[in-house]
Amino acid sequence: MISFESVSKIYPDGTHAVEELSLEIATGRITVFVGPSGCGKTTSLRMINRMIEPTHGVLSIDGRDISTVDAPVLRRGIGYVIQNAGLFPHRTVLDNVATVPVLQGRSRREARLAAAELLDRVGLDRNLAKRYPAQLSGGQQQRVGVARALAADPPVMLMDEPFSAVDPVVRNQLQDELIRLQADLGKTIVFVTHDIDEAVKLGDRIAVFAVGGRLAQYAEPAEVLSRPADDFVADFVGRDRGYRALSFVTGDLPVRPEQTLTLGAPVPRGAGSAAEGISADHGRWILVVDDDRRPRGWLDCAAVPVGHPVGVDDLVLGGSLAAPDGSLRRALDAALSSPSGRGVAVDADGAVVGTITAAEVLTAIEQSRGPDKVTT
Ligand SMILES: Nc1ncnc2c1ncn2[C@@H]1O[C@H](COP(=O)(O)OP(=O)(O)OP(=O)(O)O)[C@@H](O)[C@H]1O
Repeated sequence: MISFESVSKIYPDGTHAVEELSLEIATGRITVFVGPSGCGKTTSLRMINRMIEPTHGVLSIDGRDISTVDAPVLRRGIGYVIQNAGLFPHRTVLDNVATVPVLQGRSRREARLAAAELLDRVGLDRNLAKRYPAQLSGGQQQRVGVARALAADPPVMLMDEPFSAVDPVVRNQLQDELIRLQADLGKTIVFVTHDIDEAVKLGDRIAVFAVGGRLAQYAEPAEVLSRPADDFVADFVGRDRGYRALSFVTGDLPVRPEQTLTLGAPVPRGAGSAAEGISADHGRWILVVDDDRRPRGWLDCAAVPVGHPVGVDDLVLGGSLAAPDGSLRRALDAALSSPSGRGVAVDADGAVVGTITAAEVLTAIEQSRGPDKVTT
C-alpha cells in the first residue's frame, strides 16, 4: 500500500501545488489521479518515487517512510511511464526495453531475450525490435514505454498521462491492453490523466483533484459519477455523467428470441421480424450468424431477392455485434448503433442469445434505478 499522510508541496516560488493530501493507494489495483490542469496530479505522482520531495507530511510504501529509502533503491521498485514515452532516441526498441535490466547487472543477451518477450506482452510486433523510436507510430512508442517500465518487474508503476498524445482509437486499444496487463500482472498502478472518461474506464478508485492541490473526492468511479462529493466534482465529471454511470449498472436484460439466417443459406420468403415493438423499417432486417450461431451482421431483406444465398458482402455491421458485458450503457449503445434497432446479446461462447431494442433497455434502466438512482 502507498500512503500519503498530510502531504503538501509548496514550490520555492510559493506555489501551493499539493495541500494536505491524505490517501491510501491499494496494492495490486489501478488508482487514477484525475483533475484539471495544474491541480497537482503530476507533483503528487512524482513524490511517490522522490523525483519531487514533499514540503510537509509523510509518504510511505508498505509502512516504510520513503524519505528513509535511497532514491535510486526506491526507484528500482517503481516503473515510470510518461507522455510521448520518453524513449532513448539513439537506442533500438529492444535496447530501450533492455536498458534498466542491464543497468541492474543482467547480461545484455539475457536482458534482450526478456525484452523481446515483453514486446509480445504489450502487443508489439517483434519485427519492430530493431527500429529506433522515431520510426514508430505514437501508439507503438507508448507500448515500448510501457514495456520498458515493466522490464525491471517493479511492483509499482507510475503512469503520467501516458496515452494523451495518441489518437482516440489507439488510445482505447492502449487502455484495453493496460487493463489486460494489469489483470495478468497485478501491479500497483498510479495513473494520472485529466480525462474523466479514461479515469472511469481504468480506475479501481479515482482521486479527483481540485485546483490548488485539494483532494475533492476519492472513491470508486461509479460513486464519483453517481454521488459527486461537491459542485466542483459534479461540474468536472460533466453533464452526461448519468449516461456514463450506466457503465456500472447491470441488469437482467429481457432479450427477445431473434430469427436468424446462417451465412450461405438462401434468403427465405417473408424473412425479417414482425414482432411487437419493432417498426416495419427495422423488421426488414434479419440477423445473419455463422455455423456456431455467432452474429456476423444484418441483412436488409428488401435489398436482396428471395432465394439469394447470403454472403458476407450483403451484410451491414452494426455496433451491436459486440459481446455485451452486461452494462446497460453497452446494451443501449448496441441497440442505437444497430441498423435493425436491435442490440444483439451473446453468451460466453459468442453465440446469439437474443436481441433487445433501445426502448427495452430504457425500461431496464428505469427498473434498475430504484432507491440508489443516478441523479442528473
Ligand atoms: N517546479 C515548479 N516550480 C513552481 N511551480 C510548479 C513547478 N512544477 C509545477 N508547478 C506548479 O504546481 C501546480 C501543480 O502542477 P502539476 O504539474 O503537479 O499539476 P498537474 O495537475 O499535473 O497539471 P497538468 O495536468 O497540466 O500536468 C501548478 O500550478 C504548476 O504550475
